Amino acid sequence: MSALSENIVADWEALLGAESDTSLAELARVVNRHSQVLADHFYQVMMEDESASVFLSHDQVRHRLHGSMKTWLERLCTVDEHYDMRAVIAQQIKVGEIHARIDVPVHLVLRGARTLKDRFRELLGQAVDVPVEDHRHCFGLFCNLMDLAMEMMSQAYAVSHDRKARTSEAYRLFSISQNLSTEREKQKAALLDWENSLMFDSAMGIAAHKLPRIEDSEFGLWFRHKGAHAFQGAAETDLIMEAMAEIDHVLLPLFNLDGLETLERVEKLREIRGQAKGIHYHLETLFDQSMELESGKDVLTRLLNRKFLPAVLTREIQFCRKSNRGFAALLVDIDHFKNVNDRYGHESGDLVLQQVATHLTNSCRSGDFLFRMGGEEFLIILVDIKPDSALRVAEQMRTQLAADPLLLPNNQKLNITASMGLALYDGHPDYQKILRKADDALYQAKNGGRNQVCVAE
Ligand SMILES: Nc1nc2c(ncn2[C@@H]2O[C@H](COP(=O)(O)OP(=O)(O)OP(=O)(O)O)[C@@H](O)[C@H]2O)c(=O)[nH]1
Repeated sequence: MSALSENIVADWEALLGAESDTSLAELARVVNRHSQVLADHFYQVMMEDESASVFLSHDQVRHRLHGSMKTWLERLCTVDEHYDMRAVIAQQIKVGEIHARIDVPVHLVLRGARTLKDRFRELLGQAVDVPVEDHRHCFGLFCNLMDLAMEMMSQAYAVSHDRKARTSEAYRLFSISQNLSTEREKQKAALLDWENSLMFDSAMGIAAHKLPRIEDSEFGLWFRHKGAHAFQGAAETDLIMEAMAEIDHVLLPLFNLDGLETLERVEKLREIRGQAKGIHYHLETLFDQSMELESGKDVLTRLLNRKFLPAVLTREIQFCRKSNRGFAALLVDIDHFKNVNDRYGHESGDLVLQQVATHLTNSCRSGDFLFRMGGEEFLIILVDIKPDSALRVAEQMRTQLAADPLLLPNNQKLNITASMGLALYDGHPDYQKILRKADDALYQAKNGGRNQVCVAE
């Protein structure tokens, strides 16, 4: 838990610690008696708000929200001997993360909380089993607990949202930098250019303050404004930033010193060269890593890896909301793949994975998305597709895969089959939902004897 969360935990503890058993029991009594009424009221008010109803109108959300809102309130406000504060806090974090995932705006959540507080006050006014002189205190306690829960949710929301935004941003950078290897060569050349200019200017006896700064060079500008962002989080990024700062702010100013002997000058240049070498090295590592991982491509099959799955699914869901069309998630898992490795070796296993990837790619339209989820499992997002077509496509893929032999080294041929789980987008705003459904369907297909497509209910 972060430092901020720990602060909230301390506040939470302090708040509850200062309350008498009587006050806590009064609050629990009123909330538990009216939890259904409160949940109904919340739902009714929110459905009247057009911006909120988008997130709530799906049948499953509607169905579950009633129940979960009721238990959420009861759990938050029933502080008795079974009360587990850390579990309650963990629940608020989870809710915040879900809100971030489905893009519920924070103001809607706060509006919901206000709605609940208003209704609670009315209900408390009618409670005959809470003395009138305790009403004010009881309402204050309810509000404080709600506020703490909101604070926790907002914090989790912010962290998650930020992470999601960074991934989307990385995706954007990925899509605009068409060719990472061109960028790599360009930046290596730019770095070399700066180094050459520095050596030349220094040899010409140019004044120190006119020597080219690496941070202002073509490379420095690129790295500070784009590279550092694209390679965010990697240790090498910080090392490059530090090395550039060392060159510009520590080493280059030394050339200003009067009476710097030629030998000392050469020594300083050598140090700069050492730092530049380090930058070259770290840059290569960053590009190496990013060409495989950060680019979102799986090393072996060249399909997308999981990295951009949230970005792709969120966009597809938004797209469907606007266009009223559907998409489908098809999970494909090669049957008994372990046997291939065991019988023909890992290299042959790799070849099989590559050929299956090609097979699947050839069976898709260019608008579809293909991911390798790990191991021998693939995910295909069939965009803009109707349910019967999705099933037909899946069946075609399955039969084709089973019919076409794959090539192993030494011209050996191998027939494989795959099990598939198909889930159709049902309007649920959380992308995890469709993935879980596809996963359940795949499980059914495996259990049903493999080499078959199962459609999620
Ligand atoms: N060659 C190769 N094998 C891999 C790779 N990734 C995962 N595997 C292997 O894939 C196998 C997956 O085995 P299981 O999960 O038991 O599944 P399975 O044998 O396909 O059986 P079912 O899915 O139940 O039909 C394991 O033996 C992994 O070692 C890879 O990149 N290359």
